Amino acid sequence: MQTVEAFIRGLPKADLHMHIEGSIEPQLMLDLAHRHGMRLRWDTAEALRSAYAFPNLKSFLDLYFEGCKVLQTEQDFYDVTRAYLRRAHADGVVRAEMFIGPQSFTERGVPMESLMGGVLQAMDDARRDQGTSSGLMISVHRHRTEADAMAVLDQIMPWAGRIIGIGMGGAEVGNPPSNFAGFFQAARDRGFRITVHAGEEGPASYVREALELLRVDRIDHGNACLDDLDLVRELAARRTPLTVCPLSNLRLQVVTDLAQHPLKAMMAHGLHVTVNSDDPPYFDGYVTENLVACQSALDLSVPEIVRLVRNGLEAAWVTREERQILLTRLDDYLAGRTEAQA
Ligand SMILES: Nc1ncnc2[nH]cnc12
Ligand SMILES: [Zn+2]
Repeated sequence: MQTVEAFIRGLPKADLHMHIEGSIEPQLMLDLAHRHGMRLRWDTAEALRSAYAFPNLKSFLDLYFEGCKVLQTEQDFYDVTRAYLRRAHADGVVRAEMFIGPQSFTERGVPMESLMGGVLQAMDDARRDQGTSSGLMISVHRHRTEADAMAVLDQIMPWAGRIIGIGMGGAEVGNPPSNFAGFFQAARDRGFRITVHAGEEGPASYVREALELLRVDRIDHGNACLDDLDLVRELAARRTPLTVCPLSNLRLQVVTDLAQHPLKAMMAHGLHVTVNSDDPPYFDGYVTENLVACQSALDLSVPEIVRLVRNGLEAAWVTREERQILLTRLDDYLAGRTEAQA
């Protein structure tokens, strides 16, 4: 008899919301620091991991931005991206959509060429060596200015053909999406899809602004939308995907207990909910661990788990043909399981 965890790990899944700079495993963080002759505040992977206790988003972001300092060269960006894609493949991820926020690096003089070169090479190698499909999203920081974001948009244009979308993260409260209306209009004018972190710590009105003012294609997190039932109906009618990250929400105290997580309520409202990892080592879980933890805390049924995984594949920013291939892989996996049980 297969365990729920093995069943979930084997499901062909998407991870549509993760941050490359948030995926540095502690040992890699130490190795990269050593590569550059830097001394971290922690000497061992265990000591570093034990620092991953956060009262809120701000305290996490402080450590996350500190961790960004070890990423300096093209090789570093290659190594962290390749390591995540290897780990995700072992986790059953067949499609990964990854954010990187260039401002953390370019402000310290890291050339955009190093960042893009390393990340794109790792994506190409993961496709060739393990068949993982991946897409790159450029994320801007909402706690910086709209003019700073505009500069990023100009800097990335040489790689526009390799970028599937533009996002926004960082400290949410006090930095509403409306501050970036001009930026996202410019991104859409240049042909990019857009997705914005909203309703993680911020209110439902931020989700509404993202939807109505920025006209996003997806919402990252979106938890707070449940406070506005008109908005929920609008999101459901438009089938706007929400890339929910349950273990992130738990570790950042957005929810105090996974049993209180709104995931199931979101599904009951007909929202297009997907489950994703966000910053896996910091929150102690890749996509499989997120689904396993939700299954047990929220008593999710097998059809509910399959629905979440199917939602993720459907919400991926791929061609119609590739989406069909991904969904067929899921159907084949499920058919194989049924046969094995018969
Ligand atoms: N959970 C999160 N919220 C906002 N910005 C982020 N950047 C990385 N993870 C994030
Ligand atoms: Zn995120």
